[in-house]
Amino acid sequence: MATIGKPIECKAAVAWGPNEHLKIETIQVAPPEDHEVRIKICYTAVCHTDAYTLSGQDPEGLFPVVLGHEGSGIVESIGKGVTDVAIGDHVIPLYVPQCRECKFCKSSKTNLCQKIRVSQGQGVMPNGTSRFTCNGKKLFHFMGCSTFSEYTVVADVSITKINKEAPLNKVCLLGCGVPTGYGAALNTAKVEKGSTCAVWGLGAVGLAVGWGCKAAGASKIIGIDINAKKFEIAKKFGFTDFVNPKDYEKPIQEVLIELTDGGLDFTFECIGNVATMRAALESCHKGWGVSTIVGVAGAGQEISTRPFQLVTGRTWKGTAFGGWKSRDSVPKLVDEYLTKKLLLDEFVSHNLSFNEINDAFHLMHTGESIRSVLTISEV
Ligand SMILES: NC(=O)C1=CN([C@@H]2O[C@H](COP(=O)(O)OP(=O)(O)OC[C@H]3O[C@@H](n4cnc5c(N)ncnc54)[C@H](OP(=O)(O)O)[C@@H]3O)[C@@H](O)[C@H]2O)C=CC1
Ligand SMILES: N[C@@H](CCC(=O)N[C@@H](CSC=O)C(=O)NCC(=O)O)C(=O)O
Ligand SMILES: [Zn+2]
Ligand SMILES: [Zn+2]
Repeated sequence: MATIGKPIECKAAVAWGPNEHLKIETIQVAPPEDHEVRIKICYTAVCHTDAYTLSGQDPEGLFPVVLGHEGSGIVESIGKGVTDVAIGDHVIPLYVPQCRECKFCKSSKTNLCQKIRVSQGQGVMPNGTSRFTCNGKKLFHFMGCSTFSEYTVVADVSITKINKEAPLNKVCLLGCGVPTGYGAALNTAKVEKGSTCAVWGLGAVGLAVGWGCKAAGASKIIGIDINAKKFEIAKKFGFTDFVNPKDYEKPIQEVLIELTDGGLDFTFECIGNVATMRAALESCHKGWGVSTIVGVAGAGQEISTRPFQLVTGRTWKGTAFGGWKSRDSVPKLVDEYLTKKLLLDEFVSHNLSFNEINDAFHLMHTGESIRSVLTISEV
């Protein structure tokens, strides 16, 4: 291919500073170095975490940056030492890598590979440099993925090959929100058959938690949101009951404890708000209730509760990417989608062009979208 070993000039949506609209720019994407892969991005969705970092609330947020971490594409070229993917493979970039060598990868207790975590947080490739420039200025990478670009470069531990039969405009969602919610229920909380569950925040992540609770055989799945428009949509994902905190004058934990004979077996916070994290913990049943934090809170925010809540048997947990060991699990989740065990189409509320990327952020902030999928390049 004519581009192998050469820089590629292409379009990317650049975040020049916090709270600024993204600007579609012509950028240069350098060829992949050792153990790196250059990908033609075909589709990307927008996750709330992209908006969180753009808002300036992410302690690791760096600018100028190419955001985006829920994408799918095709391998354009590979650097030396890459063995697991080849040119032409259909792939999903992974913001939680899996090197299979570090202490974390070797442990069955976590999915949080640490091999490249430091450089990833610094917005650069594992060797400390960026592959992106715009008008001679270096751009930072984001979450090891940077999918808001026609071409991106990722580490070989941050990518997985998937079944070519899978539609790339749907399986891009397996880069973040859906596996996170689904795995929060199945892997992190380990929801039990017949149990009662409640989920705060009915965006893509919260809806995927609902689907995971249903898959685990929960008997009651309560959706909690201040946007009642989400309730009708949520029925498709297994939710059985709905509560809008705006309809009550007392704390929501009191309402839920009354409604559920003492509290829930499992609760999930999928908003990123420390007040709702506390409410989710305190809505758990005494003696055994487990609350899982999924939402990402802004810089400087801290959670609190009376220690008595834990002394009396409630457990507070958290999850990143739903606990999935990424390279092992994402191809299997693609297969679950192809065999109709896992929903994906139902999460896509809007299909937009790359030029409409700022509209995707607007639709998220106004509560109109679940997931907007942007077409970046034709397959
Ligand atoms: N731990 C992890 O690995 C991951 C974490 N995340 C985090 O998960 C969270 C959810 O992401 P995503 O689903 O994309 O976000 P969305 O913005 O799509 O969904 C959030 C939902 O919560 C609702 N909401 C907002 N405030 C409240 C409130 N006080 N009480 C009840 N509901 C409320 C919103 O309502 P409205 O419609 O009005 O906005 C919206 O429906 C984010 O914090 C994100 O950063 C995401 C992916 C992975
Ligand atoms: N950079 C933030 C933390 C952001 C964060 O918690 N990210 C989640 C994924 S959110 C996806 O949409 C995560 O997996 N974190 C694990 C990790 O290692 O980053 C901060 O500095 O607080
Ligand atoms: Zn995300
Ligand atoms: Zn590792």
